[in-house]
Amino acid sequence: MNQDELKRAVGEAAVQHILPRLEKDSIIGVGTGSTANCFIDALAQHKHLFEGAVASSEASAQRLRDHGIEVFDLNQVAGFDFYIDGADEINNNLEMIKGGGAALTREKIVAAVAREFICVADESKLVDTMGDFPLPVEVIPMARSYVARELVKLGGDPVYRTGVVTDNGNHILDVHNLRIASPIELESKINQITGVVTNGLFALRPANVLLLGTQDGVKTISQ
Ligand SMILES: O=C[C@H](O)[C@H](O)[C@H](O)COP(=O)(O)O
Repeated sequence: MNQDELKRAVGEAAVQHILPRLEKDSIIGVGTGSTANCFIDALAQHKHLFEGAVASSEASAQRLRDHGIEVFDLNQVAGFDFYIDGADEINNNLEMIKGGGAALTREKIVAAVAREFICVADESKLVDTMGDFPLPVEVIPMARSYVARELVKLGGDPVYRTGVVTDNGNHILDVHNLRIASPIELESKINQITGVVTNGLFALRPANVLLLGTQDGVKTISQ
């Protein structure tokens, strides 16, 4: 199977994972990116079984609506069981780097509300140590250069993602050359830099379940 087929397989597996626990009034937290899109497309066939979704980006909200799935504002919703999203890297503790599509802040917010985070990824995303994928950091525009200098002090090489404005109106710095030995510590440290909205490490709130697309089928890895 090629990478697109693996993504479709995990998207379908995520639907099968949540299907038995869906109720008429269920709201589903939905992530962003090409793998999350496969989940959205697979979910659409079952839209009569649940109430609607909360999306982590304008792009996902539009895709959900295009399928006729109602999208709720997060402030309208008290809580929900599942958040399904992809990752740019994930390790064996189910800690992740996310934000390759610049949606990291809303993803972190929606994930925080969900009781279970189900990560959907093809096997190329599983790593022993994170950091080969440049770590995205969302910054308030006027703080960009200051934050970049602080990130250099932490040992990284930040690169401004030119031309990208997040759904929140902010900028992204991609931090290269980090070897992330202590993800929880680094996540906290970067978030303490004034001007940082959040960074793409999901270690304080890792996934609960990883559905990993491999050539031997979809493997389920739980914490
Ligand atoms: O901002 C984007 C998200 O964090 C995505 O979940 C991540 O980049 C993975 O995307 P994809 O499934 O397209 O590889």
